Parts: sequence; C-alpha cells; structure tokens
Amino acid sequence: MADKTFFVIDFDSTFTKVEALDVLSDILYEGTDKKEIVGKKIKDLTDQAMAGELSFREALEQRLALLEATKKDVTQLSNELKELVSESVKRNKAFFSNETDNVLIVSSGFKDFITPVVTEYGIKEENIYANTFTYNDKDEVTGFDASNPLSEHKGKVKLMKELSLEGEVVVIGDGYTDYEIREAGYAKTFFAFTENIKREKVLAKADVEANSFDEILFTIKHPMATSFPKSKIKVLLLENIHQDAKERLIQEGYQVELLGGALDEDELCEKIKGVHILGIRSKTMLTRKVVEAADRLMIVGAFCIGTNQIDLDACTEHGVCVFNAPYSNTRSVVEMAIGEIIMLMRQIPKRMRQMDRGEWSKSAGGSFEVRGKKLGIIGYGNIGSQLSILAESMGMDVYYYDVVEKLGLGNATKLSSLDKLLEISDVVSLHVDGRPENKMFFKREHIQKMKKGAILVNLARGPVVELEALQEALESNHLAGAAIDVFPVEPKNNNDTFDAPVKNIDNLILTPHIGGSTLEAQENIADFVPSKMIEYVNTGSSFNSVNFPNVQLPRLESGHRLLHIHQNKSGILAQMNNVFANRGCNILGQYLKTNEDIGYVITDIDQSYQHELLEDMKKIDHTIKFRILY
Ligand SMILES: NC(=O)c1ccc[n+]([C@@H]2O[C@H](COP(=O)([O-])OP(=O)(O)OC[C@H]3O[C@@H](n4cnc5c(N)ncnc54)[C@H](O)[C@@H]3O)[C@@H](O)[C@H]2O)c1
Ligand SMILES: O=C(O)CC[C@@H](O)C(=O)O
Repeated sequence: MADKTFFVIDFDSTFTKVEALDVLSDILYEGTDKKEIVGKKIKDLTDQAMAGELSFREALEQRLALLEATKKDVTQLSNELKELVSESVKRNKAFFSNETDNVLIVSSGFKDFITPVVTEYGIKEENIYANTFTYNDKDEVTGFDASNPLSEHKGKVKLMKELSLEGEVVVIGDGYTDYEIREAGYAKTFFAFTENIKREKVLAKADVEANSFDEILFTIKHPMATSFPKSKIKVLLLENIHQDAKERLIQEGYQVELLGGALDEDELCEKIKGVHILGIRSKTMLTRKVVEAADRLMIVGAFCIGTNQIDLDACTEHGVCVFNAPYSNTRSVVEMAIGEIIMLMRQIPKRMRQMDRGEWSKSAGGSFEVRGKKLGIIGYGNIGSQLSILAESMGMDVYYYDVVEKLGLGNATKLSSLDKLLEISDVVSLHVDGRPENKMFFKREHIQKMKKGAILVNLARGPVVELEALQEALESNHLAGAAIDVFPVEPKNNNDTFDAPVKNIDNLILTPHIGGSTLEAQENIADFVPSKMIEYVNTGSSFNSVNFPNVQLPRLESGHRLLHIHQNKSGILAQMNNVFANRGCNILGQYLKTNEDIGYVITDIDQSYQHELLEDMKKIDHTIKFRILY
C-alpha cells in the first residue's frame, strides 16, 4: 500500500446493498398499484445509467420525476438504509473510522439520505460528495441542485478533477461511473464491487473484482485486512462427491474443483498445493507425505464415515481439522446388510447364477427364513446397533460383541466373548471401525469357529477379514455364503480393474464398496460435511471434528475472533493473555479446549486493538496455526 491512499467509495449497491431510489420508490408506493410499475421503471433507469447506456443526468431527472417524495420520506429512507449496509462494510466498520481522513464517499445519490448512514461509520461529513435535493415550502422534493458536478454526465470525473487528491487513489464501486474515474486517470485501481450486484460491462473494465471489502483490504495489503476473503478459499473435492456439496461451497463464495476419482499419493502431493479445503471419500489415502506437501490446508472433509484413509496424527500436528459424516449413510448400510442376509439365507445369489447358466433348480434345500435365526453383530456402533433393531423387527435373535461397553437395544443380547458369538450365530455381520488394530482382525481361526452352514457379511472395512481363509471356508462348504462389500485393495476409480482373493462361489455377493452409496445418503453427506466445513471457517467451531478438541462456539456478534492452534504444552494460555494485556486488548470471551496433542484457544476481542497483536500471536511458542475472524 502507498504511504497515502484515498479510498473513493460509491454508495448505492456498494456501501449499501441496494439502490436508494429503488427503496424510496417502495416506501412511497407500498401497497399501491404503482409500486411495481414505478419500481421497475426506476430499476431500469438505474441499470441503464450504471451500465453507461444513459447519461446520468437524464437518468436522474427521469427517476426523480417518477418519485413524489417529501423530507419525511427521505428520513424514512435513510433509516431503512442503515439496516441495509453491505455485510462486509459492517464487518470492517473499524477500517472506516481508522481511515477517516482518507475515505471519501463519491456518489451520484443524495447527501440527504447518505450522510446519516455513512457518518455512523466514522466517515467525515466533509468527505461525502453527493447531490442534494431541493424542496418547496411543503417539504416536497422538487428536484436537485443542478450546479453540483455530480448531477452531470461524467460528474464523478469532474469532481475528482476538482479535488485533485494528493496520493494514491483506489476507487470502489459497482457502476460504470466509478470506472470512469479510473479511465480518466484519477485513480490507480478500480475495484468492481460485486458483493451486491455484478454488472458484466463494469466487470470487464475492472482492475480487480472484489466481492467484499475484506477482499479489497486483503488485495491492497492493508494493515487492517484480517479475515481471509472467502473468494480466495480453494476447495478440492475428489471421488465423485455429490454435486450438491460443490454447489453449497460455491454459494459460500469458495472456488471449488470437483474431480471424479481418487488421486494417488504423488498426484495428490501436487494437486493439494494452494488448497484450503479437501473433500475425499474412502479411496484417497491422505498420507503424512500429502499433509506435509499441503501448504494451505485447513480442513479435510471425509464425505463418508471411515477416516482410516487419513493420517489423522499428521493432520492434527499440522493444525488441519478433519470432519466426517458419522450418521449420514448408516441407514443405507443397514438396509443393504438386511437385504443381503435374506438373499444369502435363501441362496438367491446361487439361484441367480444357475438361472444365468440355464439351470432350473426349484428346491428348498439349504434355504431358510431369517425369522428365529441368530444374528451375531460384531461392532455395535452406529451401524451395528441400527442393524440390531431392524433385524429384530424381522424376528431375528440378535447377539452382539463390542470392545467397549454398549447398551443393547431392544432385546439384543450382549456377549462378552467373541468366540461365544461365533459359536452360536447363524449370520455374523461385521461392523467394526477401521482402526489399525482391526487389520486382519477376523482371521482364519475366527472363520473356522463360525457355525457350519453360517453366513458372513462384511460391509465394514476391507483389511478386517482374511479373505483367503474365507474363500477356503466357502469352497469347503463350512460357510453357506458370504457378502463382501469392502476389500483390502480397492480400485481408485470406476475405470480400474478389480480382483480379490474371494471369487467364483455360487452363494457369494461381491459389491464394489456401495454400502453407503444411495442417493439419499450421498445427499445427506453433501449437506452435512460442507456445513461443518463452513461453520469451522466462519466461526471456528470444531464441533464433530474427528481430530480436534471439539468446541462449539456462539456466533460472533461484534468484535474480532482469534483462533489459535498450538501444541499441547503448558503455559501457552498465559503467554497469550500476556500478549492481550501488553497490547491493551479487551477480551470479550475466551474458550480453551485441548486434546492429547493440541490446544485450541478461541478469544473474542474488542475491535479496537493494536494491529501488532496479530504478529505477537503468531510468535507464541508452539503455535501451529493462527487465524482471525470477524
Ligand atoms: N460399506 C460401506 O460403504 C460403509 C459405509 C459406512 C460405513 N462403513 C464402515 O462400517 C463400519 C462401522 O461404521 P459405524 O458408523 O457403525 O462405526 P462406529 O464407530 O459407530 O462403530 C464401530 C464399533 O465397532 C467397535 N469395535 C471396534 N473394533 C472392534 C473389535 N475389534 N471388536 C469388536 N468391536 C469393535 C467400536 O467400539 C464401535 O462400537 C466402519 O468401518 C465404517 O467405515 C462402510
Ligand atoms: O462412499 C465411500 O467412499 C465410503 C463409504 C463408507 O465406507 C464410509 O466409510 O462411509
């Protein structure tokens, strides 16, 4: 930023979200037939003038002729406009008062309603350049002061020439008349402000498009630039994540790239550079090498339940917050398990294969109802316990085994021995999580301990079952059937080929990891995970994160929020509070939570603080990441 920079800011659709004369027309004609007709005419005239298609004076005259306003209406207008100030202007209130000598409102609107709005932001009255209404003795608006250059065609340019500001000038606005200042050489940079409206003709002329004041301050490296602008947040979504997720994140203002399959480690190390938010499913191995190659990564979203594909320790050490969707696809998995259990008990896969081969085998041999059969569930978590309810409602006797204490639902019986469960169950269904200790958890010895003629279902994780042993058990008819949805090695995408140690068995169902692949589940996930990501970006809330201390935060109403992630060492909070004390900073609220590895401190502070405070925060010992929100 130059030593002296002036900020020339437009009012309508820039400082405020709206065009003031549109609002005035609504006030005047509310509840009458005229509201729509006059409103439309006013809007058309405004758009034509803003796009440079109609001279400003003509547009102004025609618009005022349509409005029959009084001083009282103008006062009502400014009161309404106070509520309609652009969000990013509100967020940066401190900037306007800090730069009070350098901020100029240059508008072809009217001081009569602009002044009460902008002076609340510390903008000086003498720095407001705009038209003024003329009134008759009944306080009715009769027109405008025609000697004001801002009422003329190219009025803003004329005014800037008269002002001849000494310093660098940045002009910020949504209209063509704002661009004309830059075109005439009275400004160095024209920011086309698109937070409220995007005018293509104006955008085409812009030096920079800015969809918020945050972005402007960030771009010019203003010392008060704080929150990272949303439009600079890059999101990479892999593995065909549902389109709704992409749309949700785009709506939030992020840049989003969506790719079909997974990437391997080296590809991902390249692709992840500059990415702030990564979305994956079960195929992407997010290794330490990838996390270390990520130079901007803040958040990882697993658009599924399992997070075993993610090096959570590496993420935590690097201050990357990981979310998953722990419930969104559980029902889909349960329904698939139920369907497969019935199919296998009735030998349907075998019958289908026979039919394909032209064999007609109408026989009840080896086919059973599920009613009254014993279902043994291993892993009684979100899926296992839901399966328990549905299976019981079909008349199955449910038994379960879990490594932690779990309350049995319905009439399910808890077993404290895995062997006991294997010994009695007609169907064994695996629903354990993918923790490293569960690799090859269900081995040959467990398969052999299963009842003769029993059925095995694995919709949990591929490495959990010793598939070679399963193949032998199926070939020898020790087991009557199996359904396997997950495999130790799975293809990266739908174009890759697949092979597994278990195959060519009549009563076997193999599926390509689709337990959670229903449209309902994918839509639920596409809603849940982005909402967590957005909440973390906007409020710092880590609630439901799988690796961060879970902190649920209130929305920030005023003030600034400092988010500090550090290694969990003693004395960090004391250091932090010393910084606040030394910089004379008023703390509005503070939250601290730690886990074994990291501490997460959130401090809400009053907006008026010395900017050097932010640098001090980054220098605190063992800091991993620091960011600010407002
Ligand atoms: N096939 C699919 O498409 C699909 C879809 C969703 C989930 N999943 C997988 O299903 C599994 C279950 O998901 P969830 O949401 O119910 O998980 P969860 O974390 O809610 O439940 C897992 C349960 O298993 C228990 N457990 C872990 N190791 C165990 C062991 N060795 N012996 C006995 N109990 C053990 C845990 O204590 C926990 O209660 C996970 O592996 C998940 O990744 C697969
Ligand atoms: O959809 C996926 O890729 C994974 C589904 C499932 O394994 C999960 O963990 O939720």
